[in-house]
Amino acid sequence: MATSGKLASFRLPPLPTVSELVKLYNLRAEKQLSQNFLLDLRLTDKIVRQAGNLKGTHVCEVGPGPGGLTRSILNAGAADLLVVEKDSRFIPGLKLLSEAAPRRLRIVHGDILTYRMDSAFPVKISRPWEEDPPKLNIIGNLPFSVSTPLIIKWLEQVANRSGPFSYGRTQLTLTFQKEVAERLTASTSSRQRSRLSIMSQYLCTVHSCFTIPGKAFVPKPEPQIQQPFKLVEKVVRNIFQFRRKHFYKGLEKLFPEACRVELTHEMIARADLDPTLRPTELKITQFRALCDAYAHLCSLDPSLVNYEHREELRQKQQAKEQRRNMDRRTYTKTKDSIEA
Ligand SMILES: C[S@@+](CC[C@H](N)C(=O)[O-])C[C@H]1O[C@@H](n2cnc3c(N)ncnc32)[C@H](O)[C@@H]1O
Repeated sequence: MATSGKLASFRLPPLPTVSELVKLYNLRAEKQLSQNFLLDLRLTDKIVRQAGNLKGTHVCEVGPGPGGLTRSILNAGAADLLVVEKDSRFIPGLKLLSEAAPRRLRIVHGDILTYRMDSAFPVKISRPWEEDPPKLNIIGNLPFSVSTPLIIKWLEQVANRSGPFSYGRTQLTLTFQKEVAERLTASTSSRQRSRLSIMSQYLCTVHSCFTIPGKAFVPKPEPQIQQPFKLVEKVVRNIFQFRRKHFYKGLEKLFPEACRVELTHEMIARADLDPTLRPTELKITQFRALCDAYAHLCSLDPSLVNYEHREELRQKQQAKEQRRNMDRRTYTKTKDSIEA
């Protein structure tokens, strides 16, 4: 707590180690909440420094997890830190932190997508929009699964001056997946320029601070489909070849004619999907289920791996042309011999 301009001394409990986290939280099982943690305090200090001087300020941290950034924010001197965490397993660890920094850490066990931030901080910190920003920062190593919906929601709240922006021009210091960060900051000449670039830049001044290497995350961020790239590309390419039809139409083309109907049926059943969905309606998790089902079928019949419908069509066409040429040659020969 800030007392006469100085921070009362406090000692935070150490961050859990990787093996403690793996044991405590069964990390690998928690893909759904996108739990990629930052456990290097030098790195979390560096992220927090991007937010400027936090001494005596209010901060909201999104998804504190095991509390790496949380420690850095407290060490930077924030007077009032509100953390919003969805996963109950992190709450006891956060409570320990809160005891070590009395009256400086408030814990909300909830979902940042629905949490009302407009009543979370004292009204007296509000600043008129035209003036300097209020002493309120939002900081977070955002859960990948919510970063895009969350930023869209916040941009709308910037426009309406509601939620965290009811206090004024509240500053955001956030980590994003590299591709999302590139789109947020893309300028006119960039290939990443997209709707997100315009929507964010018409309302905010957006800066890219630095790139966090993948190896800094525990566990390392993994692709959402754990199959070889070639297999995923093949499944996705076949499904999207008829983008307006039911997805099973494209899926069928993964299999040779003789077993096409049977294996398409089996793949859809394994993936537990409604065959009348269109390719554009399928979620990543559904593509994952399809790729896993296809990998299983390939393990039972490895000849499927190299099967390509287009190649089959090409060969059929070639055979047809050869037959036609042969017929033509036979005909000329017969004709020649009659004439002779
Ligand atoms: C990528 S981890 C980052 C954890 C921590 N900040 C760090 O850097 O190590 C994302 C965290 O957000 C939490 N989370 C996921 N979805 C959330 C949501 N909708 N609301 C609040 N927290 C969420 C997860 O449980 C997890 O702790």
